[in-house]
Amino acid sequence: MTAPSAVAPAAGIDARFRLAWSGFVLDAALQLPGRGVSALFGHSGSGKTTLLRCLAGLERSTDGYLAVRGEVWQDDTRGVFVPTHRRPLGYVFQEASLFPHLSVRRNLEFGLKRVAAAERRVSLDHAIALLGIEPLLERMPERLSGGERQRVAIARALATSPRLLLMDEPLAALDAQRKAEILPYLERLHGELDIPVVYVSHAPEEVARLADHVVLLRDGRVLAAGAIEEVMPRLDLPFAHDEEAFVVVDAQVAGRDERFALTRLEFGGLPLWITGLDAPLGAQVRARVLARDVSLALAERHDSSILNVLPARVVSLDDGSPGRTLVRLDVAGRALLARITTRSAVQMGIEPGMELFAQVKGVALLR
Ligand SMILES: Nc1ncnc2c1ncn2[C@@H]1O[C@H](COP(=O)(O)OP(=O)(O)OP(=O)(O)O)[C@@H](O)[C@H]1O
Repeated sequence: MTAPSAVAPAAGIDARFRLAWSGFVLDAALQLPGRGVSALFGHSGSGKTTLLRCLAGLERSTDGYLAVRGEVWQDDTRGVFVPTHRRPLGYVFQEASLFPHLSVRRNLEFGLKRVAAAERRVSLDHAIALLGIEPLLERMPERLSGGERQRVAIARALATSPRLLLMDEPLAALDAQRKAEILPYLERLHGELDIPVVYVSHAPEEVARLADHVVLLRDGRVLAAGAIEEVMPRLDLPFAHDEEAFVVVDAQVAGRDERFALTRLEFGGLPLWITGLDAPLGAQVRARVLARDVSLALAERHDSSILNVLPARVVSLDDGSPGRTLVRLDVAGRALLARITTRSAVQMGIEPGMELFAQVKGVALLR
């Protein structure tokens, strides 16, 4: 099942910020897990960067509070405000800001100076290895590609042994190929480091791949927050009605069909076939299923080209946009979304509680 969305404050990040500018008010309370990646997600202007800057102490909110794994960095009721340069945090921006006159190695070492030896929990070597930048150490920043520069910036942030890593759209300035190159490194951080990451993004595919926890912002307020498996299928939230609406399914690699180059994942005892043979047997993986790739059938059919036909129960449905109906399904205890035409929903008599079959046309393996 999904991870609990309520987080004990001492173990996680507990924050509350209020800030009023002309035309924009941020009023947000957050409880984030102390591990893994929390994505701040929302439209342009919803306040993602402002919230991240409040976490860094770069914006001074009124009546603010911030505790990171039990350490209080801000508590305006007690006059506590740890300035940014005294907070053990790493901040990665959209564009890497490396010192142009220093080599990659010197850039990395520069960041280390302000970290006392006793505070070093991530060694420079470990950060270099995690981001795969050994071959770049003697280069000057001007001779790095955008993706390489960003990997150096992330390694530099990590090498300061932060207790919190803040990332503001770190892939936004990169083209699709560079993004694809860097994503595996971000996933490694996730698996290998015990540092909470707050990651701003408005790209659904990044959120699907990296996030464990999602905070959906709208107009400076938290519209919803929780484990990604819980938030994404919620029909009352705008995202479920987006063209790219998806759910993630955590599954295990359970078998292969070498002849047809297929891999069998298993979740809740059900098989889910994906094309390709890349994932090692036994691995825990995350798959993404788009709402538009799921159709419904009243009987289990084997006369179509669709490989994945799963028994499902209708949980709820919603007419999000004219002519379209979004159906939330329970499939072996996991949520799936199906987007079908309203005409089909009416003709099939779809209603909550109904048992039927979900035909899953496409499954993407994310990690
Ligand atoms: N220093 C400032 N003074 C006044 N208003 C500001 C300031 N910085 C940002 N804003 C406004 O606050 C709102 C939230 O901005 P913010 O950059 O946090 O949004 P965002 O969700 O990160 O957007 P994007 O995805 O476009 O980066 C916007 O309306 C912006 O114009």
